[in-house]
Amino acid sequence: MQEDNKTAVTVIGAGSWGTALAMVLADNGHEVRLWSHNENQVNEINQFHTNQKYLPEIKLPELIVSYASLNDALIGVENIVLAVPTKAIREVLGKIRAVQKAPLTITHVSKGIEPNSLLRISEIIKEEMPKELLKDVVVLSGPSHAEEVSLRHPTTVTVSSENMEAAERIQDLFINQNFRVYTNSDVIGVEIGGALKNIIALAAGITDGLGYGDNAKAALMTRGLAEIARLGTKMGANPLTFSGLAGIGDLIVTCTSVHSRNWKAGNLLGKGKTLDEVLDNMGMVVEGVRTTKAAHQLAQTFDVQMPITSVLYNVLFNGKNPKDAVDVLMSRGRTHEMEDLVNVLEEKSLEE
Ligand SMILES: NC(=O)C1=CN([C@@H]2O[C@H](COP(=O)(O)OP(=O)(O)OC[C@H]3O[C@@H](n4cnc5c(N)ncnc54)[C@H](OP(=O)(O)O)[C@@H]3O)[C@@H](O)[C@H]2O)C=CC1
Ligand SMILES: O=C(CO)COP(=O)(O)O
Repeated sequence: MQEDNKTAVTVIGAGSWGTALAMVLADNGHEVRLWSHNENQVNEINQFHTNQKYLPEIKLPELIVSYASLNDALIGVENIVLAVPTKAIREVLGKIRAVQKAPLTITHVSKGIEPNSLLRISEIIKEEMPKELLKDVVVLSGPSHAEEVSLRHPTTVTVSSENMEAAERIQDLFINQNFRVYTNSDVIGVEIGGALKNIIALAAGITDGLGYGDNAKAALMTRGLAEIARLGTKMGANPLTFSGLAGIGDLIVTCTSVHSRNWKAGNLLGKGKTLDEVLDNMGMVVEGVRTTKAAHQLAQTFDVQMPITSVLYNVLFNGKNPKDAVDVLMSRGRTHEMEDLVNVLEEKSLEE
């Protein structure tokens, strides 16, 4: 145990986000153990204090020590930050389960939904971790590109948990002058907002790639948020969460930033590349692709209209031409802007 409120925190995954969050924790004086499954990367971080593949040009604080052994990285630690892509979450939790002996607070920062099971990440964590190894689950989300966090540019995020005392502990762990952390008690809304904005960012990249302008992008962002809110509210989220950091905040940053991998992938699709060509050249995770599959399934399960998700699904998985997909959206039958969400809210209040 260390002095005051300083503690040891293990960050699992030394990609761009895990590394940037490790920097925030180190700036706050915590002992940061950054676990990677890549031994060369571990050596690079410990020897040169750099992570050239994911955050080139950034000097890492020396309080960050990288580990190749998960067992060593977890000894005596109560808090871990899970920062791997959604599709790696179960595998990594299996490895943690195999070596861990005491209960952990797991803060996850991944923005995805698992296709087929349709589980959110906090639900996967609860499924994979035995009760005796799991103290609390927290999600940290919001408009936060790793590239800017690593430059210590002002950033705001939100943390959410079923146990608000745990959310507040994680808020205290991360908050500093450059990285402002809010709390929100709506875990479903925070997870759904963070995951589904990647679908809309892919679509926004496509319209930019097609050479359409700001009107098209604003339309996608606004109508995209409407369908995210419709689904999220039906799944049990608080509709207000979608006007917060994990909703509109993250949607804005991902649809408009040069850093967004989802926007970049969409942009290349709009310019005529195939999905395989795009993903082969990205080198980092593009969560929106799998999340589109999951959201398409969720829309059917919850009987919610999600026209943007539906046409994007056809572009990604059924070879639909992106320009034709935009035409499909523009030639839909007339509708009221707010009616669907109002109907969902009315249905919910009748159920209560
Ligand atoms: N980058 C960002 O700005 C932000 C990202 N996020 C979210 O954080 C999550 C992680 O993203 P990000 O860091 O950007 O992704 P990156 O692609 O930058 O890095 C992913 C990291 O996870 C590692 N990894 C992948 N699969 C496994 C596995 N099976 N076992 C162990 N390690 C694995 C990768 O290792 P290797 O190098 O060997 O592939 C790499 O270190 C995503 O859900 C993303 O949406 C959220 C907010 C901001
Ligand atoms: O979630 C992010 C910013 O908040 C990162 O988005 P990308 O994965 O599209 O880069």
